[in-house]
Amino acid sequence: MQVIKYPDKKDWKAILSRPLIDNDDLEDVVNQIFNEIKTGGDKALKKYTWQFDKIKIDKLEITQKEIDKAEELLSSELKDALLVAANNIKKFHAAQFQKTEVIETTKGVECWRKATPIERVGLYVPGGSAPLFSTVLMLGIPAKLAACKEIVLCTPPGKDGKIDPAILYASKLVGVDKVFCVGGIQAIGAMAFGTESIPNVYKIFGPGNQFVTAAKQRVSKLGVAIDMPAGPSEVLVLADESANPEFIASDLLSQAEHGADSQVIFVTWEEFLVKEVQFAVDRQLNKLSRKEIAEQALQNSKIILVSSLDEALDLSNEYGPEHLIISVKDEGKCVDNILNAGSVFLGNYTPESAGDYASGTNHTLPTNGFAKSFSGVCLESFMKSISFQKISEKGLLELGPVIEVMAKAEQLDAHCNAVSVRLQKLREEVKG
Ligand SMILES: NC(=O)c1ccc[n+]([C@@H]2O[C@H](COP(=O)([O-])OP(=O)(O)OC[C@H]3O[C@@H](n4cnc5c(N)ncnc54)[C@H](O)[C@@H]3O)[C@@H](O)[C@H]2O)c1
Ligand SMILES: N[C@H](CO)Cc1c[nH]c[nH+]1
Ligand SMILES: [Zn+2]
Repeated sequence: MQVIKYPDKKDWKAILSRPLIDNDDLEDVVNQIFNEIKTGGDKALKKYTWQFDKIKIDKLEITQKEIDKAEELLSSELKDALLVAANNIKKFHAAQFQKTEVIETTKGVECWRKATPIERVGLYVPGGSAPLFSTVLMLGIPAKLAACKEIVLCTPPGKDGKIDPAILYASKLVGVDKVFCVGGIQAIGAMAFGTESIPNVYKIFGPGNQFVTAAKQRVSKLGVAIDMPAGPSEVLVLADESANPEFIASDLLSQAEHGADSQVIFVTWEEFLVKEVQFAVDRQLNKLSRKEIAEQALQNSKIILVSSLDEALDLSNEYGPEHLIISVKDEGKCVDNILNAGSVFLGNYTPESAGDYASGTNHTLPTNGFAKSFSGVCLESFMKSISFQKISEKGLLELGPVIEVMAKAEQLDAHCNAVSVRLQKLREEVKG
């Protein structure tokens, strides 16, 4: 990890840049694959699965029998763990339901909002370098709680050409309707445009690598909604002398092992911690089975020494990390001053992995600085709100003149008239 000491504020942007591949080229690739899917449907999906995953796919949809069989292939220890995690995720997301409240804005003018589920949703579950079955829980549980009518799921084949049984078991557990074996750009295109096998959906959810994220960003410009850009994982750890260097290193490596394009950042104002964390990272790195991937991610990563907690917080807000770990004495000050972060982990005993799997919060989070403008996935992501209003006769007598003035000023006579004809009738009735 590159060490940067006391950087000038004007250099922060460059220091904090993400490791992105050439986006112009990627957009061309995405467009080409989408065009082929629109004309070739399933055939194009199979072609690209061969090209990118090196797997020949006969049929895209997984049968109920295959899904049922997956349960037998899992240990009871893993199934029990999934149940505990699912229960916590359900508890946290179920508490996010908002009550419909009628607001009387002017006497006789009542307004309210009603949340309704998005009818057809598509879930993307990453499977390129590791089958992230935990993502099935993170997306499927809120989709089901929101009462989405049709939930489809796409995930790429593993090296053996099959979907990992834990993904299939988790899909059944949460109540996914259809599972398809296809990943990457082609999976996003399939859910956006529909093919012979895969139905098109109104909104696509889920994390993925740079290819998946670029494809999601493209469909969002073509009329299909997305949750957010949730690309390569990242974490920023902010720590002082109260932190444990071994813990800091373990959290940095937990996100570095996701992919070569992950980025991890350690920020402190305690000079002695820099060396201690460096040593701990090197020591722990050697024990990882995904050492090479983590090593590559560490090339994109930084240790930044700043002059104070205030400066550390400013820098973190400028970066807008997907995950922010706070291990400092003055935790309260940090909580009050965090402006941009996907999910925050407080204290020495809150590893980031807890949010990845089982604390109950959602692990599908904005990356690449999008935490400045997007929230992570939550119950509301699977719903939209319709606003209602009901105005009584008295209410229109009260508010009507205001509307008339505004409509006239915008030179929209018909708007004004829609109020005036009613007011005229009401006034005649009052007179008569
Ligand atoms: N932000 C979040 O909330 C979050 C959560 C979990 C995981 N993640 C990230 O998700 C990612 C998962 O990545 P992954 O690769 O393991 O799985 P993935 O399922 O996202 O991507 C695999 C697919 O990428 C496609 N692909 C691979 N190389 C390609 C190429 N050269 N051109 C076009 N397409 C290509 C293939 O079709 C393959 O099936 C990681 O970067 C991880 O950090 C993010
Ligand atoms: N850390 C990932 C989000 O960036 C989520 C995840 C799933 N499994 C393990 N981790
Ligand atoms: Zn993770």
